[in-house]
Amino acid sequence: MLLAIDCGNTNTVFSIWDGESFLATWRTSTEHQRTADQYYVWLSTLMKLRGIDAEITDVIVSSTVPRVVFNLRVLADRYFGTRAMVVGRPDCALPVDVRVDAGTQVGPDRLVNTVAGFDLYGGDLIVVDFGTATTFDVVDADGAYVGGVIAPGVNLSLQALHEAAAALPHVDISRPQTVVGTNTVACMQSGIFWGYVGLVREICARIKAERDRPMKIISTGGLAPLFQQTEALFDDFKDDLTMHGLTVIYSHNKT
Ligand SMILES: Nc1ncnc2c1ncn2[C@@H]1O[C@H](COP(=O)(O)OP(=O)(O)O)[C@@H](O)[C@H]1O
Ligand SMILES: CC(C)(COP(=O)(O)O)[C@@H](O)C(=O)NCCC(=O)O
Ligand SMILES: [K+]
Repeated sequence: MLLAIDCGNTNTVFSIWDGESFLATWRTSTEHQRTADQYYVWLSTLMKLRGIDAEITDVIVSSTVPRVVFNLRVLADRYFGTRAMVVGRPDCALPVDVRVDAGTQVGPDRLVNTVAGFDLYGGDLIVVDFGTATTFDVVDADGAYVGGVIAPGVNLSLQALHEAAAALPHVDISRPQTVVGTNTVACMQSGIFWGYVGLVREICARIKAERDRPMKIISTGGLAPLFQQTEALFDDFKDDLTMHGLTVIYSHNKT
């Protein structure tokens, strides 16, 4: 059984895959101080609670935070007796090309999203991932990652307003009823929500114009549904896109 770990700058997601479907998925905050022993106590407790007594034989990791990889490798070694595959390392092959400037270290999450998008939808895609940062990954007709866009994340933008301006409170994102806010919170939500709708529309339109061909737009990440439900910005939304990509890369390296 495979343990797939997707470590973002905010959250780390663990999923158990039996070769056909995910048996369970758990989320914890990303903290580079967490040791292998701490991960194991947490994980084995949750597995017991869910009645999963599957033996984990393989581990694959994608991490946008280089420092956590060490402890995740120790977790795989010590508790599952296996060497973790780590996306982005030379010994973890990708089923697609990466065509970017020499020396660029593309975020492994973006490579995984590219692989997942190509596997599920074919080529000529824009994958939009609403994480700590909002990333746009451009997938060529043959599935290659050919670059993209990095914008500040939705919550990061709200947090930045709060931290930089004494009179602006901490606010959660939601879709405001009107564009013109009549109180501080509504004004902030409007700026971020409608600003983001415009950002996504403009960037996708410009990518399509630059590449001069039809492209599907696929979204993932916790906040994608908020924009999809009301504004129909995307052709499809896939909650577990990154996890799916990890299973594809795992299978590619196993055979
Ligand atoms: N369903 C959700 N509703 C609201 N906020 C969410 C949801 N899922 C994630 N978030 C928030 O979105 C931001 C990005 O989260 P996540 O996608 O886990 O980021 P990363 O992959 O970079 O760790 C965080 O601020 C997180 O708290
Ligand atoms: C852009 C990112 C910070 C997004 O990370 P996330 O929001 O998923 O935590 C990450 O993919 C990254 O660190 N990328 C490296 C630079 C690049 O992809 O070009
Ligand atoms: K991510």
